[in-house]
Amino acid sequence: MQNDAIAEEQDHLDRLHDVIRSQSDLEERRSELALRAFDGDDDSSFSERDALVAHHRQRMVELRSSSYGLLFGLLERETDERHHIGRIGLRDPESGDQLLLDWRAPASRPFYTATPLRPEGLRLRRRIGTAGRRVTEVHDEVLDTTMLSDDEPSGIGESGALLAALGRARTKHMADIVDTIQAEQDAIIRAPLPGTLLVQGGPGTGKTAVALHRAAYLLYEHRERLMRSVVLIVGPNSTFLDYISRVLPSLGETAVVLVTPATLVPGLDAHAEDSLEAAELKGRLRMADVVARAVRERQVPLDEPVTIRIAGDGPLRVTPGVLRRIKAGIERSGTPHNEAKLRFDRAVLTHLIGLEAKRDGFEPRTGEDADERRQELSEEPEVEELLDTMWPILEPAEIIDRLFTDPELLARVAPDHTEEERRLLLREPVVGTDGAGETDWAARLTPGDIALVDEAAELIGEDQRPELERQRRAAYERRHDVEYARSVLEMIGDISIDDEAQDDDYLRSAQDLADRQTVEDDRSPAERAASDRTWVYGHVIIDEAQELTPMLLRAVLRRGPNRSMTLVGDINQQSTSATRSSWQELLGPQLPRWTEELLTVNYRTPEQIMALADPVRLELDPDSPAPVSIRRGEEEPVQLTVEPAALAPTAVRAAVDAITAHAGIAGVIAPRALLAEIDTLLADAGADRARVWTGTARESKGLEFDSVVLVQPDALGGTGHAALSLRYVALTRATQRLTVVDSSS
Ligand SMILES: Nc1ncnc2c1ncn2[C@@H]1O[C@H](COP(=O)(O)OP(=O)(O)OP(=O)(O)O)[C@@H](O)[C@H]1O
Repeated sequence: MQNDAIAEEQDHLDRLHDVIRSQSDLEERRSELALRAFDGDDDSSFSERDALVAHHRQRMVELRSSSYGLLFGLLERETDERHHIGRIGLRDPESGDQLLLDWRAPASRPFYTATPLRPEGLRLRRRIGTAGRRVTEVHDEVLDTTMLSDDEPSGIGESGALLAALGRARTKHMADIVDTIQAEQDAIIRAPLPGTLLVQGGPGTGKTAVALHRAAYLLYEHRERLMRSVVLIVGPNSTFLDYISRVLPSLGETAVVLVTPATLVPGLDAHAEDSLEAAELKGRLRMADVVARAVRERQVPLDEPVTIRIAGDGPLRVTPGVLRRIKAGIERSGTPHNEAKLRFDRAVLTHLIGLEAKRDGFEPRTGEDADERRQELSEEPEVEELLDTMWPILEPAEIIDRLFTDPELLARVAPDHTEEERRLLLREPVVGTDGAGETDWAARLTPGDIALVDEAAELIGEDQRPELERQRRAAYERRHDVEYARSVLEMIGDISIDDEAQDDDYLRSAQDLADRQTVEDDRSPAERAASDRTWVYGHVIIDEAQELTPMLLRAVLRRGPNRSMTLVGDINQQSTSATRSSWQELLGPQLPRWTEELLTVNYRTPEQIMALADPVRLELDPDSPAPVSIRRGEEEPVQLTVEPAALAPTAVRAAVDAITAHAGIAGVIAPRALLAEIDTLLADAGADRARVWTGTARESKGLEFDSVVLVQPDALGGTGHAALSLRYVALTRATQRLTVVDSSS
């Protein structure tokens, strides 16, 4: 019976793979054809062509990336219909029959949510296990209980498939869970797009998994909109992003941008570290006023008369009154500083033309004549230098660096901070004391600075000149390309240029040819979003949301002004030094409304390990619900007490033993001070570093390992609530076994 079912599903899987192969080849041919067969003659045809090519390529990638674990379920409905469920939707190219339903399609939903009590029109649910292209097992779950004989249990298979997935050895990358999504998770994944959804859940309850599958679901359900506007995912650090990086591509989704607090502003990647106290102070909302004052200080006061002398001509004198009037006009219009640069320059140049005319006794130039003169004047080095002195383009990151390296500036713009707070905010080296170059600011930036850089950038605006220059150059290159194409066409004698009509044709052909050679902005929406600080995303997902500082939340909210967002986190795993004990306290001041969902089952950590972590949870918040472990582990946690000098050697031995005796990966979580010694000892022991991760408790956030070796749980960093929370995080990273190594002192 089981064998018949396996053979039946194997036939279906073979058929699916045949269809995938022929369909993906077809999509590849279609995208090539779309590229070649284009015969339009205007810009809109080009963008249509690009959209078509992108569509075929996307489908090809989706098809090719879905072949692993393609098929995993079958629904048999009371209506006798049978539907196979898998990673993507597939139809028979000839008959049009639905061969496979996408797991995200509404009709697939009962696969995740039906129960014998609420069968949702299902008679039977089959879970299909595969290894590569081979069907290895099937589990049938009868939902119409009248079909069961007395000794036949219902519900076989479901927990089996889930437990098998949970018991599997881990790799360095998170895997998707499409085949075993649980009902409480499914409800969150398929929640509507608009509005803000907050998911609170204890350790291992699948918050990250759910957030990523929600991204995939939303990209499926609202494809048109979100492929264009892109989904933003904010994670706590780059190790975490690397850990989750395979999930969405494995689901065929690419219209996402992943950032951390350190990389939120395009072009920056903050590597320096703040003390916990400095990070906390930088995260407070009142820093917005400090940044605004720092920006204002940099907008140079224009109170000196300026004299410009252009080679060979008499001097031109610009009075402070004129400059003040220009500045006031710009301020009235509300244009941010950097964006107003072009306007300021133009106004000063126009004034100079007027002064020239007066000096030389001519009528002031107008129209194109004036444009030409403005261009000439702006190219004069003295004029250029003066314009840049009077209205410099400001660099937001440099302003923030200066704020924390110049004590006098900080005192001026942060008068409401105490002296102690200012001392905590200042970093070494202080400007002028060690001769550090001002351009070293990039190396001194911390993740906590980045939200402030974003704040400054928002006030200063973007420098429009590079984009104008790009457009100017593109126009120039295009003119050049048309000329070149014209000469090519003439050479090959394609077109004669005897009369005007033919000349038109000729020019159009040349333009076509040139257009085919010119690479326009052919970046995907995700690539464009990733390089544009002001991009408005269609949906924003924040993982480890409990770590948001108010300033970071403010910066992220700018990227999702429509508030279509999913925040997932655990308030008990908050390790900032400012303990905001509730979501209301953390989000309330900036987010008026959200819907909250709770995840209650811990899929990662076995019961015995959770029992060890539970006293820490109670200490953090006795009212928080304890996540229920879905399974008991095979091994009890081990606790070792050793002399301080033996901490690192003992931990290394435990890690090496774990990877020798068991499959999967081990994580050594230790105080920072011990990590160098642990890494050296691991190297001495010849440990396979691809299978042993080492890091601090903070760095282990969001990660998991088959075996965890936790060193000195009381000294993992932070004080008070933050220290407790880090211990809670570290204790809950293991999927199978935990060894705690502590010192006797
Ligand atoms: N329905 C499921 N089927 C299979 N595996 C699951 C399921 N839900 C969660 N898991 C697995 O459980 C583990 C924990 O999930 P995840 O990392 O998403 O939890 P989390 O709530 O983000 O944890 P933490 O807050 O502790 O970092 C992962 O290995 C994930 O793949």
